[in-house]
Formats: sequence, structure tokens, C-alpha cells
Amino acid sequence: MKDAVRTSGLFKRYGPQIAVAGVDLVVPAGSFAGLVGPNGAGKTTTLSMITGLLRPDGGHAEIDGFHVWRDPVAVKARIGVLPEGLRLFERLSGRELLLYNGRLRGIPKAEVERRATDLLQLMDLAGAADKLVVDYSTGMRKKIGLAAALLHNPSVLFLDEPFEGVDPVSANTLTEVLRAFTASGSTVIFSSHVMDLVERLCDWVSVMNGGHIVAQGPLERVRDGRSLNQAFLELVGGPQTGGGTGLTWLGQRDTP
Ligand SMILES: Nc1ncnc2c1ncn2[C@@H]1O[C@H](COP(=O)(O)OP(=O)(O)OP(=O)(O)O)[C@@H](O)[C@H]1O
Repeated sequence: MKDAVRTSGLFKRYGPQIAVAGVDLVVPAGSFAGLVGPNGAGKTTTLSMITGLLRPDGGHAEIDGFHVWRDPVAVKARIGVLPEGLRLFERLSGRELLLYNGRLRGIPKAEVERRATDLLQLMDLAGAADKLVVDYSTGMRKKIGLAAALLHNPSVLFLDEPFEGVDPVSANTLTEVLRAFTASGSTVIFSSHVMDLVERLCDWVSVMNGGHIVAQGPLERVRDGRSLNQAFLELVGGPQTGGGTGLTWLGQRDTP
């Protein structure tokens, strides 16, 4: 199977802090892939380097066989990105935001209008299409961000924590959209801390810890007969507290 994403020795350092320590990430085309890891594992830094938002200090990354830093235009035409801390044009309405993004991507006006209407409908945002983005809720922002990332029909979609702050109904809508997207042969890669969600959605998992990939492959192989949560805890090694929190004062009350 062709790989949608392949990195080799990807490396990034911030001063003395090594954020990504030589990552070989592989995601086969058509996968619904989860990138998981504890806080500070290097997930966002890795995704930023693969999507061309951050220049690596070493190693390289390919998308659909195109080199991210040598062939940025070909890569950017193929990817959709929903980054962490999404910045949107707040003074545009949801519809205007999509039309603007589509025109920037070079899609003819009539076609952008058709796609924008379809996506607003699908994301349950048709009623808020003419409302300014600044007045959108967190979940609505995620949905319009995802619509903008899908508008040009990318072959690989990168999502950093797409379900954070999203209510269960909207999460269900996002899930259905993403499932339909991968069913058509496209690839989704998303970072998440929610193991149940990754276990439910993904057929491929990469686990990061301390800037390294510590496990990677089909979900069943990474789980290896355990729940993904258990596998994750064993792989990244939870804190050794002997079963307690060590906070002997927590919950203590002086009796009057
Ligand atoms: N701009 C920056 N300057 C300095 N250090 C940074 C910067 N960005 C990230 N780091 C450091 O790099 C490491 C990896 O961070 P990163 O945000 O990639 O982790 P993450 O896995 O996405 O974490 P989380 O799950 O908490 O979002 C962390 O130790 C972080 O402090």
C-alpha cells in the first residue's frame, strides 16, 4: 500500500529542549490514523513540521511522495489542516470564510459556492452561515475550520485535537464526515488524548513519548489484546505513585 505520510529522522529542538527526537512516522493511504501521546510528547511539533508550518532542524517528510520542504506547493494542494489554536478570520461570516478559502485555493466561484453550501449543511451550520465567526461557539469554530480544511478536497487531512470542546452531537457529525472521507480512499491523521475515541475511529495508531515514536501500526497490533488505554499506559509508563496520589493533605479536614 502507498504511504500518505512518511517521515524520516524528523528532528526539532527549542534551545536545550529536544521536542522531536528523530521521528519515523508512517501512515498508509486511506487510513484513519491516530497520533497519541502524553502532554509534551511532540505531537503538535511533529504535525506542524509535516504540514509545512514549522521547519525541522533535521530529517525529512513526504506526503503522497512529495517532499514537504522541497515541493511545498504540491504538498499544500494535497493537504487540509485543522491546526491547534485555530486562527480564523473573525470578521467574516461562516459562508464568507469558506468562499474566501476556496477562492484562495483557486477553485472557480460557482464551484466554491456549491461546496460551501454542501459543507455548511453537512456541519449543521446552515442556520449560522451568515453569522460572524467571532460569534461562533468553540464547537462551531471547529466545524467551520474542518469545512475550510475539506473545501479543496484534500487527499490527506491533518487534525490537531479536532474533538476538543465539541459537544457529543457535533462530535458525531464530525465523525461521520471523517468516516465518509476515509471510506473514499483519503487519509485522516488526528492527534488526541481520548483513547476511547481513537480506539473507536482509528485503524492505524502512532504512539509518541518524549519526542519518539514508541509504537506504530494497525490498531489491533498496537493494542495487542489490551484496551488502547492500557496499551498506552504501558507504552508511555504512567507515574509510579504506588497507587496513591502522594498528597496526604488533600481531602484532610480539621475536626472542630
Ligand atoms: N515554541 C516552543 N518553544 C519552546 N518549547 C516548545 C515550543 N513548542 C513546543 N515546545 C516544547 O516541545 C515539547 C513538545 O511539545 P508539543 O506541543 O509538540 O507536544 P504535544 O505532544 O503536542 O503536547 P500536548 O498533548 O500537551 O498538546 C514540549 O516539551 C514543549 O514544551
